[in-house]
Amino acid sequence: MLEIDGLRKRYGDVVALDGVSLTVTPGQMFGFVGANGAGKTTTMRIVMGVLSSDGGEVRWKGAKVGHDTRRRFGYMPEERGLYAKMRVAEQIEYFGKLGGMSPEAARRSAGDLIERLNLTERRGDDVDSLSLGNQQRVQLAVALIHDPELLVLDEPFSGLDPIAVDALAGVLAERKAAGVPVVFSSHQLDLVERLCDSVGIIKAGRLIAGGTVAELRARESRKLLRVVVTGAAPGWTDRLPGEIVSKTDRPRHGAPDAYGDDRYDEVVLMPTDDQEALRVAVQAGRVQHFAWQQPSLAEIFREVVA
Ligand SMILES: Nc1ncnc2c1ncn2[C@@H]1O[C@H](COP(=O)(O)OP(=O)(O)OP(=O)(O)O)[C@@H](O)[C@H]1O
Repeated sequence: MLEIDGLRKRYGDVVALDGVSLTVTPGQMFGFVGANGAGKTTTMRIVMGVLSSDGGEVRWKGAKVGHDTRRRFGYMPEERGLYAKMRVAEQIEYFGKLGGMSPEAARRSAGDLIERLNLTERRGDDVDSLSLGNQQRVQLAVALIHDPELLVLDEPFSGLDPIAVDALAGVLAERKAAGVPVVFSSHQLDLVERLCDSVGIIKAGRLIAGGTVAELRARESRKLLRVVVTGAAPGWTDRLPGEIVSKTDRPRHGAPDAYGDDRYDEVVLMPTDDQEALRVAVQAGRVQHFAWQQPSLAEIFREVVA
């Protein structure tokens, strides 16, 4: 288990981290999200020992992390760090050997990752002749090659095409299933929502919300009800209790539905009384949909970070 405990960091007058604590358990995928400059990179650099903290501690399996422990971690830094004039396969193998692998094991593992990340046609090219997205894939292979005990990835999905996103998501899911904790930062909240078991939202160096996406949703104050009614006489929505956030009341497109209804009303409501809203809807027409609308992670993010 990775434990980040009360990390503090200042750059001159700028407080980058103001007591960040979080834990990532074996086999958990943790999404680290926050606005630009919130402190994600600083936290990950301290975990990896690239930066020192001004306070707090990072523990791995209960013990303070040191150099030897970190060699068993896989890291994708924000600044990326590849040898421009080294060939793709050679480079990935080289980092595997640096991570303590035998030449044979490094070759095998590099070959596997090259295939998984669709780099086969580029394996003999110098890194600086690759597109940015392909360089990114090489960087990911470098982070993954030595079968790390923990993965810390700074924006691993940025700049990848949708096929590469799926390939990387598959590789990470495999590592996670093998019990490896995975921490990654991202601004692609739909991806974080899809992939992560747990999410931490950081703002100005403080973790302001954390938990599973379902827990974050449950804590979310904005409760929206989506109601769809067909065949109602115009004006019925005026009787709904609460504030109408959005409304679509229009004749149905195309043919009438199975009931012959040709009116379709969709309302998103912040109800003062949900049961009264249901009674109004039932009296007005045929209720086709009546459910709480789940906010997306992006909506939750905007709400808590505002
Ligand atoms: N070397 C540095 N010198 C001075 N200030 C820095 C330095 N590195 C980071 N900072 C400041 O520390 C704060 C946290 O930055 P950090 O890079 O950790 O944020 P981030 O959440 O990773 O942002 P982004 O999403 O833009 O990558 C910011 O205010 C940033 O300007």
